[in-house]
Amino acid sequence: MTSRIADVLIPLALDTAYSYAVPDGLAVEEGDVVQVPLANREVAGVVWGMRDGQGGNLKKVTAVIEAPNLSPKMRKFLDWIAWYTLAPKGSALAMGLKIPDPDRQEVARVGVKLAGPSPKRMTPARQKVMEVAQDGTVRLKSELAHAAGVSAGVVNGLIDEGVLETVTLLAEPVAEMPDPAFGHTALSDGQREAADTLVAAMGEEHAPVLLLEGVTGSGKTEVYFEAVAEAMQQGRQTLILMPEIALTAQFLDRFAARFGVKPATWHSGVTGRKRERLYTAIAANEVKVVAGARSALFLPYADLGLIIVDEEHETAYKQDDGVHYHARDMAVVRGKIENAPVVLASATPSIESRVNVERGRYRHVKLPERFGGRSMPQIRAVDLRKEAIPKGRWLSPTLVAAVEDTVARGEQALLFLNRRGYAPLTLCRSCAHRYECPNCSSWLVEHRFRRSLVCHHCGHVERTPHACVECGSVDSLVPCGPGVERIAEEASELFPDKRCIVLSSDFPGGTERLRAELAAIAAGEFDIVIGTQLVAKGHNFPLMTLVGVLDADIGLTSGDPRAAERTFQMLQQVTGRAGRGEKPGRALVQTWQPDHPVIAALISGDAERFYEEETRVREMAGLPPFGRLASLVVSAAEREAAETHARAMALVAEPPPGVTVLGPAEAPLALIRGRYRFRLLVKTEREVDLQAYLRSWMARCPKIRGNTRVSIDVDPQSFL
Ligand SMILES: Nc1ncnc2c1ncn2[C@@H]1O[C@H](COP(=O)(O)OP(=O)(O)OP(=O)(O)O)[C@@H](O)[C@H]1O
Ligand SMILES: [Zn+2]
Repeated sequence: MTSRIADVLIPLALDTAYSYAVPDGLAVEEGDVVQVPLANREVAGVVWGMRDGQGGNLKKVTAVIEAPNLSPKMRKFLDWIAWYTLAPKGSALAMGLKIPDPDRQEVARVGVKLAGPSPKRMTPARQKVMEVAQDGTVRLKSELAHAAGVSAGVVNGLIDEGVLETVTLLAEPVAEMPDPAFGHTALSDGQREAADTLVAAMGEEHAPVLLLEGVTGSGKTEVYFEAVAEAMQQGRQTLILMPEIALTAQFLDRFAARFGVKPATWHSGVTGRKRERLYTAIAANEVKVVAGARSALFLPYADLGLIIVDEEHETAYKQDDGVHYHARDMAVVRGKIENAPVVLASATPSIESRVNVERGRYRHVKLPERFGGRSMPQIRAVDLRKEAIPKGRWLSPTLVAAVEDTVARGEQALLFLNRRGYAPLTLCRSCAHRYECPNCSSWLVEHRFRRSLVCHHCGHVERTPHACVECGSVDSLVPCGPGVERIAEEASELFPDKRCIVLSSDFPGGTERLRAELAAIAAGEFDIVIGTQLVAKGHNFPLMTLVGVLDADIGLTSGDPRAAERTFQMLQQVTGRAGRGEKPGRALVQTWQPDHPVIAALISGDAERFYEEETRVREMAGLPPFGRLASLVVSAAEREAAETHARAMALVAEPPPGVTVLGPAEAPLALIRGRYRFRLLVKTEREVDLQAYLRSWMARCPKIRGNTRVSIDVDPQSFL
């Protein structure tokens, strides 16, 4: 007898859907979330396909779970990601599925209002509550107490007496409806033209990808807001991807100024019931705009009409564990599947996106000038070969003089060094012992505020010892090299009466405080800001007129094929923080190699020249986007196991023409979290079906044993 069969994909690291019979009378459709037996438990999964067949021996679907159905487009997207990244399909699904927790109770919000009778006994505190409550409105208990300036106990007493009555309030809306006509920004001519191009693209039959390239401070946000307004008018949803959504308070305020309310935000800090409700509301098309981190790409939008990828060049878009995907590239895929235009915005686009423009795949929209006629900062190199810096100091006399000048005028200076902590290496003056992480092949970084030595790879922390752990000498430890904390120390010695702040991602107090401090900087509450890349991008500090880059050469020597591009982008972004307000800005870049192409291009302000040269270098070397790369990391708790397996894999690599397999070689970070690592790198010509090759190779590889792991990374961004 034939019956209905559901092929159910389970959000675990499984590559195939499992078949279950559908009991008579149970209505099941493709995309439904269902409960099914798996081994000895019940799990949730998604119906990936329905068919008729012999279901006699199959286990049965237990129930349909009340959760948003995953649309065919969404399922296609997840299939595509699994195919492209070689991740198990179930792992891709796990990124796109939230199953409501039936045990989670909606926390009822209780409001209070005046019930009628006056209190039997009047006190000054009660008097204040009565005065506020007099207007008859319903307020949260806490709001009423706060407004009256009394404790919650006073309000409770009045409720007990029947003077106030309680009212159960509806749950807070997940997100309020933005209004496309709320506020109007008068755009400059250049902005208007760019905005019109974006808006026009929204009506096309085949939604295009557009690269919105505008110099720092050109007002890209205001431009793409016009496309967002158009999507709203069409009743369709917009996704705005941002690299550091938790820190974008300024962005949310600008959105609110334009559309009346803040957009819904989605990131790891949105948790629990709120996360579930948002997920459901997005599936029901009740939320029109989501601003989110890369995970927001996997939400079940009912009608996605536009995707913006802000700061599209950012490395934060690459996820480097679990499913290795690049959110910018996957956004383009999702846009194609949904037929939604994708806008990639950046002052310093990736070479990949620029080449896609050259190949005619993406459209180019440019904003060559800063908004409001403001000029780009003047950038000058400080040649460290010629200018001596006193021992134990890191600021050149030129930079010190410039800071002095700037702060004397009441303007702000930013000192940029992309290194957290106090010193990247600590050694013992007596025995030369270097403090290294016990779990990783890396030095421990001294964090002086925390009085600790910290591993930046695994998070290992130990207290900075008083006596050397190796030889026992007391007070013999020497910090080598600077981190931002050390620069802050120098700045406060040089400018004792100026207000300094040091900011990095490990700032004590977490995101909330960091946000508050960024706002304080924008409001001019500090004179000198010392920071890592965290302060380098996206922010608008109107009073900042000087940016000092302490060590421009830092990233240039890594073995990463994108080292030059990354450094150029970073330096453009950070120097772009200067002069965004009324007053013009300048930047001083300390370097040992002022003639290096990256530094020279930065100083000359000729970004085009840099892009041309770097693109040519990539093309000659057959590197992305002119060739394709995949990296494989074999790791194990024993070094030998990792190496043996990596070698065995290389033996059966059998690369066809157009494919080269390099390695295995010990990874630059040979040990992370107690696991030894070996790397293989696959390099192919652009036309090669990289995924097909990788799959056939994996099928030939020996079975993985013990705790050995192989992790595949298509389009790797990290080579450590
Ligand atoms: N049409 C406009 N009217 C008023 N102010 C504007 C307008 N366009 C941009 N601005 C202001 O100009 C500043 C720079 O804009 P914005 O932050 O969008 O630049 P950006 O292109 O994103 O720069 P970056 O890439 O450096 O982050 C902001 O303070 C913004 O509010
Ligand atoms: Zn470590």
